[in-house]
Amino acid sequence: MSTLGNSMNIFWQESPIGKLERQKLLNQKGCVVWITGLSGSGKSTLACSLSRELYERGKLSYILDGDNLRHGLNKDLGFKAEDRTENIRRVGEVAKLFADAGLICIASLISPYRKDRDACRAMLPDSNFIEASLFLNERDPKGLYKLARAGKIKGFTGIDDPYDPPLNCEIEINQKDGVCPMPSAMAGEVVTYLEDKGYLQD
Ligand SMILES: Nc1ncnc2c1ncn2[C@@H]1O[C@H](COP(=O)(O)OS(=O)(=O)O)[C@@H](OP(=O)(O)O)[C@H]1O
Ligand SMILES: Nc1ncnc2c1ncn2[C@@H]1O[C@H](COP(=O)(O)OP(=O)(O)O)[C@@H](O)[C@H]1O
Repeated sequence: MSTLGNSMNIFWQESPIGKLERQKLLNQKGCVVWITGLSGSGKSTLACSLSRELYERGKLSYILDGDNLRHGLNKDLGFKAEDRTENIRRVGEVAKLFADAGLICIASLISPYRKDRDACRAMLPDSNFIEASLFLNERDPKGLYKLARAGKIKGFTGIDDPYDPPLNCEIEINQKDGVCPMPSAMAGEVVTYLEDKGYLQD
C-alpha cells in the first residue's frame, strides 16, 4: 500500500501478461523515440515517415504528436512554462505505457526544456528512451513565426520563449551541405539506429 501525489491507499496491480511476452508476440522491443525540435523543423514529417517505414517492415508503432494531443488529453494546457512541463510529463507517462505494451512509441513534440525531456528519459527503463533531435531550416507552413515576429503570438518557442537543444541525444538530424534530407532518409537514420540496437526483434 502506498501514498503517491494526492492518492492514498493505492495498490499496484500486476498484469498476467508481461512486457516480454507482448514483445515476443510482436517480434520487436518496446521503446520511445522522442523527437524534439522547433516548430516547423519537421517533427511530424519524420514521425509519419518513420511510422510508415516501420509498418512496412511489420513493426507496430504509434505516434503521439504534440499538436494532436492538445486536441484531447492536453486540451486544458496552454504554452506557459508550467503548462509545457505538464504537457511533456503527461506525454512521457503515456509513452511509457505504449513502450510497456511493446510498441515503438514515436513522440513528436517541441518539448523545449531539457529538464522535462530528461525527466521523461528517467521514466523509461534500460535506455528505452531514444532522443532524436532535428536541426533543420525553419519553415513556416502555418504562418506562426510570422505572427510571433509581429507580436501577435506571445511566448513562441525560438522567438520569445526558449528552446534548449539536447546535449547528448541518441540521434541528431542535420542539414547536409545546406540541404535538408528527404523525409525517408531521416526515417532511415532512425530505423538503422533501432535495428543496430536490436529493437526490431524481440
Ligand atoms: N507559443 C507557442 N509556441 C510553440 N508552439 C505553439 C505556440 N502556440 C501554438 N503552437 C503550436 O503548438 C504546437 C506545439 O505543441 P507542443 O505540445 O509540441 O509544444 S510543447 O512541447 O509543449 O512546447 C506547434 O506545432 P508544431 O509546429 O508542429 O511544432 C504549434 O503549431
Ligand atoms: N525532410 C523534409 N524535406 C522537405 N520538407 C520537409 C521536410 N520535413 C518537413 N518538411 C516540411 O516542413 C514543414 C514543417 O514540417 P512539420 O513536420 O509539420 O514540422 P513540425 O512538426 O516540427 O512543426 C511542412 O510543410 C513539411 O512538409
